[in-house]
Amino acid sequence: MSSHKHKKRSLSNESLPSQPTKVPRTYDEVQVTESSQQFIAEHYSNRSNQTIEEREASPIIHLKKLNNWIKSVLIQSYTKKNDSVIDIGCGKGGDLIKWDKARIGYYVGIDIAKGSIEDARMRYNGDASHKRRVFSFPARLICADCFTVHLDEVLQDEAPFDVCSCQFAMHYSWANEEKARIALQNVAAVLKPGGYFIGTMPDANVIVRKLRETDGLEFGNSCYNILFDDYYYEKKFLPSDPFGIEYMFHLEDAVSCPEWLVHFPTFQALADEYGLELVYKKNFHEFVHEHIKNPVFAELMKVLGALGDGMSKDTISADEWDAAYIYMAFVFKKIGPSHIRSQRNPRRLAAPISPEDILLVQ
Ligand SMILES: C[S@@+](CC[C@H](N)C(=O)[O-])C[C@H]1O[C@@H](n2cnc3c(N)ncnc32)[C@H](O)[C@@H]1O
Repeated sequence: MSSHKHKKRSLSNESLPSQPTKVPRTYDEVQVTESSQQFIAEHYSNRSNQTIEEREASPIIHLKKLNNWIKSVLIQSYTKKNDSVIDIGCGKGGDLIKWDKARIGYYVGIDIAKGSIEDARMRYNGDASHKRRVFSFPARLICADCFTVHLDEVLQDEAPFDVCSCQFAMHYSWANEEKARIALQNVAAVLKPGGYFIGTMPDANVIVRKLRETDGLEFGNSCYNILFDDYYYEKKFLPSDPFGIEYMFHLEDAVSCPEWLVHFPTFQALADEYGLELVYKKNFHEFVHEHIKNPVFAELMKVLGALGDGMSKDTISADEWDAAYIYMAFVFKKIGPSHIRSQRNPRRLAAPISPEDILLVQ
């Protein structure tokens, strides 16, 4: 067993792999600095776009399709026609088509990674690498750290929104209490009363359970790998100290960067403080079992092909399904008088976004 370190440690941006390669074997192989957040921004910014052929050849293609199905189900379940939507940690705009199918009225996408925001801009406008699609809703893109900047000040002309979505990104705010608070305060501040906050993130319960089942501080399979620092050699996590619990996460062909455990009871308690009431929370496995019973979502699953088309053997692998188990979906509702209406942005028309239209908040 490794020696006990006395301080929680944070990973460096220098010695971490810039491409999704194998995670360092031990924490001693990475230098300790406070720049994890910057590393995350650069990591996502530098991720290149895949061609359709490359995407289909991905070892986690069915997991990606399953994730898309889960996000689609959440979006379709909690969005109404003409809703205005804010997408926190929107990445490359991978959910734009899902929002279009939900026939939303307005979209604001925000991400810390400049490169991803530029990709989202191109995807919205339609370019050679993305099939030309004319989105029916007007959109705005912003490059900002959503866990440091107060978004209600940036979005005075657009808030409140009907729906706030944060897909696979909220856990990056759990690096410390201040960021976690700003993240949830932001969500509450930009949502109208009655509006929904929908999201997906790693399921800390499952991760801790798997850590305790393993001999060392590292576990995973052919799709993913999780590595905790020696500091956690006792595998004890105190609810009284729920922030900054960092681990290295590697998802084959997708991500290799530090992440933080989100202690859900604390997440719920903080959300509650900011007027966000828990509506729903489920691990991805349960989510699939529950929603696949709905014929509309079952049909969508067939179309997306995450579990195959029912005819061929082309289906999710055991390792991909096990990787899905480390995630969860959640829904909160903003409480308060529901007569406050979201802005409909009546003067805005769907139009291409130019590089100058992107707001850079520093
Ligand atoms: C796993 S990706 C998910 C992207 C997209 N939501 C999706 O579902 O495909 C996580 C995203 O969170 C973004 N992110 C991380 N920290 C952030 C922060 N402080 N502010 C805004 N975005 C952040 C990353 O740049 C990245 O695009």
